[in-house]
Amino acid sequence: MPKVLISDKMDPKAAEIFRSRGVEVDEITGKTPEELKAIIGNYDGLAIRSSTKVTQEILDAATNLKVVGRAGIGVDNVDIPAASSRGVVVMNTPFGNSITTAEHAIALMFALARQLPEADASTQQGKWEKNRFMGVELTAKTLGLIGAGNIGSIVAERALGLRMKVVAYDPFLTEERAIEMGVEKVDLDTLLARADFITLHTPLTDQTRNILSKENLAKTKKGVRIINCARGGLVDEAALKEGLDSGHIAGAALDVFVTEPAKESPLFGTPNFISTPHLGASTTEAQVNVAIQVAEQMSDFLLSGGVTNALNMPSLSAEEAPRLKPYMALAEKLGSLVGQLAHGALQGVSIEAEGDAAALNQKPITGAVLAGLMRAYTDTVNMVNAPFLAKERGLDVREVRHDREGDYHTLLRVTVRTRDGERSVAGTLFGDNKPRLVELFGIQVEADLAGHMLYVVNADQPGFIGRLGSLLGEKGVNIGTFHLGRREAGGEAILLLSVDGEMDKAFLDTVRALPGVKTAMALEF
Ligand SMILES: NC(=O)c1ccc[n+]([C@@H]2O[C@H](COP(=O)([O-])OP(=O)(O)OC[C@H]3O[C@@H](n4cnc5c(N)ncnc54)[C@H](O)[C@@H]3O)[C@@H](O)[C@H]2O)c1
Ligand SMILES: O=C(O)CC[C@@H](O)C(=O)O
Repeated sequence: MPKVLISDKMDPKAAEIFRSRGVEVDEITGKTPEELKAIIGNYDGLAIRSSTKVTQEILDAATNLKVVGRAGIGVDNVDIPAASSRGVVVMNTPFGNSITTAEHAIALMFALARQLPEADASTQQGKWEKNRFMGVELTAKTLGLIGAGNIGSIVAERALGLRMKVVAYDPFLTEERAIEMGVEKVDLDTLLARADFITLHTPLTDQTRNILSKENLAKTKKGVRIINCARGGLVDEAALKEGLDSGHIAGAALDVFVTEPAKESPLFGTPNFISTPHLGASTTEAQVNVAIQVAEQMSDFLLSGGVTNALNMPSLSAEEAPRLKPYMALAEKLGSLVGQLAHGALQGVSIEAEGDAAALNQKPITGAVLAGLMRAYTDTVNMVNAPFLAKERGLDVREVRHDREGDYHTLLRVTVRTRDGERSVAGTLFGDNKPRLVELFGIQVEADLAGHMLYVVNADQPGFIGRLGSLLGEKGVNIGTFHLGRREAGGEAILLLSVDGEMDKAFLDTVRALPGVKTAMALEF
C-alpha cells in the first residue's frame, strides 16, 4: 500500500480521501527541514501547501518518493528541476482556489477604495472621523490587469460586473481571448499610464520579478492603487513605500511579500497600505477544493498511474492509464533494446505509432521509450525525468503517427540515429497485451524481451545453431526461449535467446569465437 505524508496544514478531506482510496497517510505538520529529511524516505507521496520547502536536499533523502502534490497553485516552494531529475512527479491543483483568490483581490480593491481597515480601526477607537475617510468609486474606473490567466480572468469578469473598464497586459493573451473576456489588450506602459487600479496575477519568473519596479511605478497615474495577491517579488517593496509616502500612489494592498512570513516590513504602518498574510486562497471552499483535488490526483497516480496537472510530465487520465500500460511496457522494452544495441553517441530518436497505437496519447509512450533508451547510460532514469535528460543531452526526439494499419493491428517502431547511421526496432502487443518484438534492424523476428538475453548476429550457414547449442550446453547455460530471423537465405541472421543466468565476458568471447559470428552481446530487460 503506498504511503503519503501530508506535511502542511490541509483540510481533513485530503486524509479522508487517501484512506478511502487505499493509500496510507500520515499528517505530520510543522517539521523543520532536518526533521523532514529524517522521515521523508518512508513515503511514496508528499502532499504540501506553501510551508514545506521541497528542496534538492529533501529530494535527495526521499528515496521512495514518486509524487509531490501541491494543494494550491504556486510551486515556488518545490525545486522542480531537482524533482524531475530524480523522476518525481510534481502536481498542483490549478483551479481549486482561483475564484477565492480573485475574490480576495476584489475585496482588497474595495478596501483600498474606501480605506476600510483604517476607518474600522479609527471607529473602534471611538474617533468617528467621518471627514477623514473620503473614498473613490470603482464604477467607470480603469482596472489594469497584469496577468490574464485563471485568476486574472475571473478578476476581470468581476470588475466588468462592477462597471469598471479593464485593460490587460499579458504577452500570452491573444486578441481573440481578450475580446472574449471583454478586456482591452495593451502593452505594459499603456496599462501603467491608464490604470486607476492595478492588480497582479502572474507567476514570479525572471520576466515578472519587479514588474512594478521603481521605474515602472513612476510611469503610473498619480493616485493609482495597487493590489498584489499573486507572488511576493512582483512589486518592488521599497519603491512602493516611497510612492505611498510621496502620495503618488494612493494606496496599496499586498497579500504576498518578498520574504514570507513577513513579520516586519518598512511598509507596515504606512498610511493607505493594507496587508494580509498570504490569505488569497484561504476560504473553506477553496481549501476543501484543493485538498480533495490533490488527494484524488495523488491517489490516481500512486494506485493506477493516472497523471493530472503534473508540471513535469504529460497528463494521463486514470481511464487512459490501464490502456496505455502495456504500450508503455512495450515502449520501454523497445527503447531499452535499441539503447543497448546502438553504437556511438545518440543524436536522435523517432517513435512511430501505427494502427491502434496511433490513436493513443503519445507523450507517455515517448517518455517510456526514452526511459528505456537512456537506461543504458544511467539507471536513475524513469518516464518523468527521461524527456528532461534527453533534452539536456540535445537528443532530437520525434513522434510520428501512421493511421494506416500494417501487418499488425498495432505497432510501435523506435529508430535511433547515431553518427553510424539509423537503427530501428519494432514491436506489437499480442492477444493478452503482451509486448512482443517483431522487427530488429529490418529483420523479421518474434521475441519476448525479458530477463537475460543473448543477441547474436551471424552468417546464415548450416550447422551454426547446433554449434551454438552445444557451446551453451557445455558452459551450463540454460536456454529459456529461442528466436531466429534472417534477412535472406545465406545472408545475415540474428538469434535472440533468453537464458537463465547472467553471461560473463569470457562466455561471450567464446560465442564470438564461433565460426560465422559477427556480433554477440548480452542484453538485460
Ligand atoms: N495569494 C494567494 O494565496 C494565491 C492563490 C492562488 C494563486 N496565487 C498566485 O496567483 C498567480 C496567478 O495564478 P493563476 O492561476 O491565474 O495562474 P495562470 O497561470 O492561470 O495565469 C498566469 C498568467 O500570467 C501571465 N504571464 C506570464 N508571464 C507574464 C509576464 N511577463 N507579463 C504579464 N503576464 C504574464 C500568463 O500568460 C498567464 O496568463 C500565481 O502566481 C499563483 O501562484 C496566489
Ligand atoms: O496554500 C496557500 O494558502 C497559498 C496558496 C497560493 O499561494 C497558491 O499558489 O495556490
